Amino acid sequence: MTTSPRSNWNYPTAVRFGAGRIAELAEACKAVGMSAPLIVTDPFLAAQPMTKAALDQLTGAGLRAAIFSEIKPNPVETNVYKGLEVLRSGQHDGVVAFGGGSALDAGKVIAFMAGQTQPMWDFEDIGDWWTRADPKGILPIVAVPTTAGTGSEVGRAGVITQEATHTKKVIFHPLMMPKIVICDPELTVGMPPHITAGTGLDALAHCIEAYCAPGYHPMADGIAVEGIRLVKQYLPRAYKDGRDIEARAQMMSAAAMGATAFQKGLGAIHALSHPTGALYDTHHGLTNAVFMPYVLVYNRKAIEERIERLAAYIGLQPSFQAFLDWVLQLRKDLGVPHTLEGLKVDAARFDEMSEMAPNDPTAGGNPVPITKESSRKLFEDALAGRL
Ligand SMILES: NC(=O)c1ccc[n+]([C@@H]2O[C@H](COP(=O)([O-])OP(=O)(O)OC[C@H]3O[C@@H](n4cnc5c(N)ncnc54)[C@H](O)[C@@H]3O)[C@@H](O)[C@H]2O)c1
Ligand SMILES: [Fe+2]
Repeated sequence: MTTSPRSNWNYPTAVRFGAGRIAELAEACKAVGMSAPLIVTDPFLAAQPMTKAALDQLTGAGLRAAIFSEIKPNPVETNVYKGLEVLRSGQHDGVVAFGGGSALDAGKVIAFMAGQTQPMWDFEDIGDWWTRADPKGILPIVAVPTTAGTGSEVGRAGVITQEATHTKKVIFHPLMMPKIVICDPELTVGMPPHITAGTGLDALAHCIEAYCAPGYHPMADGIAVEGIRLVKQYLPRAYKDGRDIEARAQMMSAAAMGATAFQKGLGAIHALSHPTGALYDTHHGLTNAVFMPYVLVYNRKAIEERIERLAAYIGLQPSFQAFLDWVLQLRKDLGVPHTLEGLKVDAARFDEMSEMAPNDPTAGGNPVPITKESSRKLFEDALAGRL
């Protein structure tokens, strides 16, 4: 019999890791000074017993807690502004961001915006605009992931779609980092296989892109390669048997590791995926998974040597081709479509998407620069299945 690992982490924030640790939620909220937390989640999760149990735990501990659940997948600005209204009118003094990346991101941005007087878009992650935020206006956040992919629980940003431009924008502030994270793998066992696959492959995309991003950050590189090894060993297990708590736990680690590593940078997988998700509302991780091999091939010259070392570390032949073959096989085993057609994306909006991709904030991390022309070629390859 295998056991689920359990430990305390303090990098990059305090992570309480292990099965059953959701029992510490009320104490965690009190520890960061909350007396009236607002649980921010999505409508599906709001109806699940685990969310009701979390609310009961908070109110049972004497906290004046409530739930706000009007968050859609790929959250939009109106979700954030509605949540802010609820937060302010209920006089909440902290946020429990509870769910997948969508609820975590929206919850974090709501807590961040609580005391700001400027519009949210003033804090987009471009240059140092975030320094204009009032740090005293940021409420404490406790993050509780229920998927294992985005790693938003250990990140300082929230991805929100601007409805007017159909663009995914990154809202950033160092103090948007949750003060305490509860990583309880038992909360992820209900994910159906396709969400397990999509979110797990998002974690893989974060690790691969961080590892391949140019720049010196050996700590991020080390975290990324071990994250990739965990995905290789445990994602197929979590996909096959959602109740395999050890595999679920290891995937939660891989997710947090991916987001820790991508402080080094992301790349074209995300730069192509963001416009696709913003225009077609496709699942973020699944979309990344579709683009992954096409971008690896596009970057091949710049990353070949690094990928050989990575391949050896994760137990493959030390060659780019062996790594690419593994990615292709893993996608296939997890039911990921090989082309954009499988995401119901056609060429109709390629002009717009090719304009947007090189301007995405993640594009700069790609080891080979991407342009409007090369983005278009990548979109066309991903539609035709041309590697
Ligand atoms: N902040 C970051 O650094 C960062 C990084 C990557 C992605 N993102 C963003 O995160 C979002 C994607 O997040 P996600 O992939 O976690 O998906 P998600 O939060 O959109 O959730 C996907 C679906 O899974 C359901 N779900 C969540 N937990 C479940 C559980 N335990 N059991 C059953 N169903 C469950 C949700 O209700 C939803 O229907 C995107 O908006 C993406 O842009 C943010
Ligand atoms: Fe991602």
